[in-house]
Amino acid sequence: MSTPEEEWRGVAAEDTENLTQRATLRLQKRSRALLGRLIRPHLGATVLALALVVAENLASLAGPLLIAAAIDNGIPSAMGGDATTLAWCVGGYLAATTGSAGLRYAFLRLSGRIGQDLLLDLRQRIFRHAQRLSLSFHESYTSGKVISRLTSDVDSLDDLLENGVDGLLSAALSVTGIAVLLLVLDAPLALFVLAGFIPLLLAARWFFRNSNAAYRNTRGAIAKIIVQFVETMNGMRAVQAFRREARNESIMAGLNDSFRRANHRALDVVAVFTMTVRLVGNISLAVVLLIGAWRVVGGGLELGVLTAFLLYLRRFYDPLDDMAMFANAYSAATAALEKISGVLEEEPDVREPAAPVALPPSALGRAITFDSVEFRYTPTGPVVLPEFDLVIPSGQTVALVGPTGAGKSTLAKLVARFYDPTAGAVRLDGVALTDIADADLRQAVVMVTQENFLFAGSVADNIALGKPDATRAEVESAAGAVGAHEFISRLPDGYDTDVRKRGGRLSAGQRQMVAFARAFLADPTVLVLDEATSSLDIPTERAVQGALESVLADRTALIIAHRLSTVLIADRVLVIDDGRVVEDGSPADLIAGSGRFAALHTRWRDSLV
Ligand SMILES: Nc1ncnc2c1ncn2[C@@H]1O[C@H](COP(=O)(O)OP(=O)(O)OP(=O)(O)O)[C@@H](O)[C@H]1O
Repeated sequence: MSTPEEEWRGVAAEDTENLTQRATLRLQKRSRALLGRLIRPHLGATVLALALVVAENLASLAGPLLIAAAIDNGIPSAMGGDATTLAWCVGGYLAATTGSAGLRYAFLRLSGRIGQDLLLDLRQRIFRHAQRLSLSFHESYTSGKVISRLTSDVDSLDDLLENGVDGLLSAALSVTGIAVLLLVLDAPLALFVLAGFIPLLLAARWFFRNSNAAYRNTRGAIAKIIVQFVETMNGMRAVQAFRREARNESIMAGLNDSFRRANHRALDVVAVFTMTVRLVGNISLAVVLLIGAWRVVGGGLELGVLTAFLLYLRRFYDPLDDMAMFANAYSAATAALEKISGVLEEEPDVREPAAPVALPPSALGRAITFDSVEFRYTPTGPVVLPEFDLVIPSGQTVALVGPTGAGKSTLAKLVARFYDPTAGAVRLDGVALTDIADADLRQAVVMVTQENFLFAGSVADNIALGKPDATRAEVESAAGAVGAHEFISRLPDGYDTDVRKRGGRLSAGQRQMVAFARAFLADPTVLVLDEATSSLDIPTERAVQGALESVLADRTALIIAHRLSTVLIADRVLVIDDGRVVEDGSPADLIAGSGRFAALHTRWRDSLV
């Protein structure tokens, strides 16, 4: 049986509403640990910021005391002709308020810097980690969720650091300081004020409970909006082609409405708390004024002390509003940290070996071996390859054919190590892919798919992706080798055309040519082509095929193609069905036989007539 530690690892708890107490504690511990790791490099600066905020609060607390001294001692002596005390009080007041403003400035600058450095670190950690995580994670987690971790969740932490922490510190310090001063100034009056804390503590308890739940809901609701938005934008072609706009709009309206309602509930909680704080504050003020005035009239209290008392009292309740702000920001940030730390806790399924094994030198491609490979995409999903054994000698070009869903792309992805087999091993020249360093593997195996993603930048940059230090001459010669030079030269800025700008947009076929040039320049020993020629028109495919034969000549290649003209250039054809090899031979031998490939070939030839 799995322990809660394993059960709630990574992002597993993200969509669970009612967590057990043990799981909640584990997630809180994980969030705190992340916060600790983020703060550690700024420990010295954080202590300095704390010292600044303490000094600022002390300086500003001195103000009313000095006013009290001015009223009770300074003014009477000035009336007697000696203005020294009054001058000291006024000078001291000016110094305290200016000092407090200066200290506030220093604190805000320092805390702002710490906060921004910390957020920068966090954003980079999330991005770096998300790039490291395996395809299997991204397939189930979706880019929308990663974006919401990187944007709205980091923003809520930003909010906490910018407003919340400052508010809490100042509030806690001034409330404690003022409570002490009130007790020193006049203990009986102070006790009346402190009695007001009982309803306040009850209100605070109610507030924390309710705002925590409310903010968890708002984080969940905003994440759903971002996920829906990103999915719609990514699938814009399908959205417009299938007229899904109205349906999407109503889904989005529902999500927006949930977000509005969640925020509304959170704000309601804040409103009730703020009102309670104000009410208690104003009632206390009225009570102190009444009792204080009565005692001043009776001669039991000096007017200056009562004035200071009332001034402190105003400041006593105002920071409690800030506490509400802190609690808001804190609840939102806790929910966000829980999610971010979950993503950071995920481990890549496909890991770089701790002690990599070097590949032997190769001249003519590399041998690929599937050694009793079993594979399923998810631990509970169906077995896609039950037990797959295959040896491809180095230098051989192998074509994989078979019905849709047979497992051809899966085999290709295993050779490129996008996934690891569930059992058995895939080897390159006898070395298990799991033992090869990432850099060596990426150099040895290059996969070209029909996706052909182009990064922002020029056409030349996109080709040079295969070999970042390539010269322009090398880029052009790679393009020439796959027959792409001509169309690239006709682009508005030739090789410097920006592929994301108008006029630089390439057609699907042109993108495939760029991808071929990229692979050619990378010069791998093993080339995997998964439907890589599917977007080319027939004449272009013919031209590419001519180039392909020379490109494939001195390397091992795995080709998946639906067009038989491409398959026929292979040395060997494997017919795959349901995760198994059902026919294996040279194209000529298979065509001469009476199997599936022969039937496929006959149908194809007939269609050409
Ligand atoms: N990312 C994935 N997650 C889960 N299952 C997957 C994934 N990709 C493929 N499959 C499943 O694995 C099986 C084999 O798929 P694969 O893509 O290898 O087939 P194929 O032979 O390449 O098909 P086609 O000719 O249509 O591209 C299918 O049943 C498919 O549903």
